[in-house]
Amino acid sequence: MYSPHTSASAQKALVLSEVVKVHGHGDAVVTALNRVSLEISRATFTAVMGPSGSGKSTLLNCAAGLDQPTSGTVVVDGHELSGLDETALTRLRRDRMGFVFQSFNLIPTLTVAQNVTLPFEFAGRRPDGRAVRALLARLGLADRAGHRPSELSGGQQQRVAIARAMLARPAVVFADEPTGALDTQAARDVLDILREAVTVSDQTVVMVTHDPVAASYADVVVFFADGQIVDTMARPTADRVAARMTLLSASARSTGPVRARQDGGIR
Ligand SMILES: Nc1ncnc2c1ncn2[C@@H]1O[C@H](COP(=O)(O)OP(=O)(O)OP(=O)(O)O)[C@@H](O)[C@H]1O
Repeated sequence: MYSPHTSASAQKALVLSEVVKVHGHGDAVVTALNRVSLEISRATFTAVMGPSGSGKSTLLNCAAGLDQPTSGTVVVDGHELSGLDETALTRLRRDRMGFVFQSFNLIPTLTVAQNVTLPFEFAGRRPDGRAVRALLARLGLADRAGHRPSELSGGQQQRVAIARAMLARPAVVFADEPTGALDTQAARDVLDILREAVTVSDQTVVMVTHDPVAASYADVVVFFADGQIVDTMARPTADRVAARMTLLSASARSTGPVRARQDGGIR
């Protein structure tokens, strides 16, 4: 069983300390995260932005325990991930974390309601039918519970994925490009739902995005370049985020990703 961390980091939703992640072997090694430290308070919405290949998805995967850092520590909802065995990590992910991806990852043969309750079925738990109906209604899916994913629009499918992520009332929701495959209105609906999870339900959202408008829904934007945090922006607007990204992308094109040497150094 996982047990809570007692230090100050227990007060935070997510704490990364000096996290390094090296991908690959031999000549192909890439340092995707280069000593990243980050603290995210509870009930906040953080957007993670940066040029392609800057390490955003690697950050999300390490933060959510889907991938293991090469070194450094990750504490989620007061639990240090490296101290957990596989069973405890699975339980922590299931009970305290939610995941939303660009590709909705729904099971095509299951109905909306079955997709939403699938994590509960896997865990051998009985979902509360009333809670499922209330959640579907809140996400505008009340009349879609018996439909299959192929009978829904992209925006509706993503809302089903969000319902699946939210049913267990996770402390932290990790979203990787959740609006990447959606049109403008569907994207806004999804962002409103994520915003509401923070404002109304005190959940914490960490979202990777390429879209300055999506980032403007966040409380704070964390900018990545070459596997490092290079800037943060509080109370972002789409215009300010876009301007910052233009500068970052120009400098990323001139430097490229960080490559680790065989001896572990950085060049
Ligand atoms: N499994 C892997 N094996 C080897 N290299 C990897 C692996 N995953 C990621 N990388 C490399 O690590 C770096 C960071 O990748 P990551 O996917 O985290 O970037 P990103 O900022 O999310 O990019 P994008 O915006 O294009 O999705 C890139 O140089 C990428 O090629």
